Order: sequence, then C-alpha cells, then structure tokens
Amino acid sequence: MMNYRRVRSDPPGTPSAPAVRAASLDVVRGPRQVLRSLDFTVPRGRITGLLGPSGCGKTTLMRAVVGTQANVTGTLDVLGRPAGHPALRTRIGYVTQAPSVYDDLTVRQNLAYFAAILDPGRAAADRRDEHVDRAIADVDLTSHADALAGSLSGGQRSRVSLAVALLGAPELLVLDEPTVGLDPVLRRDLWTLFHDIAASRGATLLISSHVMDEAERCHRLLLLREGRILADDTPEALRTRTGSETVEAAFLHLVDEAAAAARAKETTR
Ligand SMILES: Nc1ncnc2c1ncn2[C@@H]1O[C@H](COP(=O)(O)OP(=O)(O)OP(=O)(O)O)[C@@H](O)[C@H]1O
Repeated sequence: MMNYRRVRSDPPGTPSAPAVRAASLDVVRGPRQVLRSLDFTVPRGRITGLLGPSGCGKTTLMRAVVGTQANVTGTLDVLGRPAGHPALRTRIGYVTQAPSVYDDLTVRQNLAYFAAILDPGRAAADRRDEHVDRAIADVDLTSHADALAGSLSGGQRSRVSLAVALLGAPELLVLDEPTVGLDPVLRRDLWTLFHDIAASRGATLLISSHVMDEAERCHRLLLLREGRILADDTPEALRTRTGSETVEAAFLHLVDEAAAAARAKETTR
C-alpha cells in the first residue's frame, strides 16, 4: 500500500537508542505543575500509546516532545537531540487535536502548499507532486483530492492533517488524539495505517488517546494520571501484572493501587 522513502539510519554506535528519553521531566503551565518527575523512554519503530483521562497532561507532554512547550525542565532527548533542537524540525511530524488545514483550499492544494514549504523550488516540482499524491493515497482521500477542505467531514479533515504530517516522511510522528470523534470503521482503518507506517518504514509513533480500547492496538503504553506516569509497559504485561482482562481494568487497578499507597503513606506520617 505504501512506498515510503527510507528513513535515515541511526548514527553509528546508537542502533537501539530510544526515539524519546525523558528523565526527571517537569512542566509548569501557568500556576500549575502539569507534569511531575517523568522518567520514560519511547522505543524506535514502535507505536507507543499515551493514555490517561482528560486533563492528565497528554497534550502537554506531546508539546514538550515536539519542542513547542515552555517551562520544561529535566532531560528530554528526541531522536538523539534535546527536544526543540532546530535540526529536529523536519524529522518530526506533529498532528494537533484541531485539524490545521485551509478550508478554502482543496485537499491537494493544502498538501501542495505544505510540500512547497518542506521541499521548495521549481526543480522539486515533480517530486513534490509524487509526495502529495502518495500522502493523499495513504490517508485514503484520493477520491476527495479536489474537494475543498471546508466541505469535508471532521474525520476527513483530520486525515488531511495527518497527510500533511506524512509529507516529510518524518522519523517520529506525534499524533494528539487522531481518532477522536471518528466512527469505528475509520478508527480501525487509521490504526491499520499507523501500523503500516511503523512497519514499512520503521517510523516511531507516539499517539495519545483517552479511549482505553485503543490501548490494545499499541506496542507499548505510557499511562498518565494527574501528571505522573502510572505505568510504562506493553498492554499484555500490564494486563498480566494486574490480573486484568483489559487495559482499562488494568488502569483502574493501578489507580486504586496508587490511591491505597498514598493513604498508607499518610497514615504512617
Ligand atoms: N495554557 C494553559 N495554561 C495553564 N494550564 C493549562 C494550559 N493548558 C492546559 N493546562 C492545564 O494543564 C493540564 C493538562 O492539560 P493537557 O491539555 O496536557 O491534558 P490532556 O491530557 O491532553 O487533556 P485532553 O485529553 O482533555 O486533551 C490541565 O489541567 C489543563 O487545565
């Protein structure tokens, strides 16, 4: 289905370096400390799900990873560089929750506009057309390529945003709730696409969701609650460790466990 350019290989000596490495990571937004002492890694070439209830800090963590978040302290390395390093700009694709497309342009014109920014110049015109066609096909919008973005459904507009992020063949794709509001068939198709992207070109995907059943589709999970990491494991290991049938049940088990530990700490003071 897809025919991506090969991503550049790791620098010599770092074949298994994680895509993201955080140590003692704190983020303050306004008067609040939103993320507290996070330590985790995101492995390369895999899909890592960032899950947790609304307001737990998923978007804040993603913004820190892509380098758009202020007041980040501690260590946060992304693709071997400190988060926010200018050299990372073309190596990361970021899709925010609100689709960032121009409603008065067609799908193809939207893609062509962003392709011209990424790969400017007349000499690159044919290559750009090829990349635009491929990105549109990857998100299954070929039949809507000449429709105005403003006339598309919410799910279709989200897929245009995703196509824009795929244009530069990024090594790391950071997707903030990409399936929110989509029907079950579209959600399944998008998850198939995410797995294709990871498998066919070794890209790393960090995908947030607050829908726990999507956790089962990830290779690895970071469960967040109130700005802290509750678990960093595979879905299977989480279910086994907590004796739960689903990741949702495992999450609830861990929440109860953390609350019990906090109460025990209070009473021993
Ligand atoms: N601009 C801001 N200034 C101050 N606090 C903020 C700001 N944006 C978000 N917050 C706070 O930071 C916390 C984490 O927000 P964040 O958007 O990262 O959560 P989330 O897990 O992505 O939520 P959702 O699933 O609803 O998108 C929330 O308590 C929120 O109120």
